[in-house]
Amino acid sequence: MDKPKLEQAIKMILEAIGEDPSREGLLDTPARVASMYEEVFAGLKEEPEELFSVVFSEEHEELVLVKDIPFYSICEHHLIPFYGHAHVAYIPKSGRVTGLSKLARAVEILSKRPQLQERITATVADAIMSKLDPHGVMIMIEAEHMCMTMRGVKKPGAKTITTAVRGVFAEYPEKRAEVLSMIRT
Ligand SMILES: Nc1nc2c(ncn2[C@@H]2O[C@H](COP(=O)(O)OP(=O)(O)OP(=O)(O)O)[C@@H](O)[C@H]2O)c(=O)[nH]1
Ligand SMILES: [Zn+2]
Repeated sequence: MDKPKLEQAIKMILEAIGEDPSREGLLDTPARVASMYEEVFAGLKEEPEELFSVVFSEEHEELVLVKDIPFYSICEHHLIPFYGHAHVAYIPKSGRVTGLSKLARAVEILSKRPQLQERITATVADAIMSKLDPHGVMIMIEAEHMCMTMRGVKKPGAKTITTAVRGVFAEYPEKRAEVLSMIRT
């Protein structure tokens, strides 16, 4: 990431809003915000597919669900946070089981980019489908968007829920219902 350019841009934003970037409290702000952007956009230099290149040869062909994965992302329209929980379910094929942390890491990588909630949801599903070739994948993300709470339409508490279903989850409603009931318990 181009840190000097980030610092310059943040200084310009401060000037543009009528602030004085040379006053004591703001002196280190451009460098601080640049470091923060490096952190919250770190997922731009990683690809979720790479997480799934190692598999366990476990013979498990039943549902695996990692639920309530907390995430923070940045809305690409307003560059302010949206955040909540992701639930990642898949049914592996025999011998193609992934480490549980990789499911949470996929959410993490995709969150740390300027994003849309729908895109995180679909991209996690597609990465798992393409690399693990499971029987199916179901992703659900529940989030609150600060662009809908602290500004604009101002609806604090409104939750956005997105889903992506692939394979058997797209085919069989009872498979989706099973995951939903496990997420809600
Ligand atoms: N589909 C989708 N929309 C989002 C997401 N995050 C923010 N938005 C919406 O993106 C839209 C941007 O709309 P614009 O009309 O260009 O921007 P705006 O004038 O600031 O809109 P308001 O928020 O309605 O004031 C808004 O409706 C936001 O609620 C997201 O993850 N997915
Ligand atoms: Zn927004």
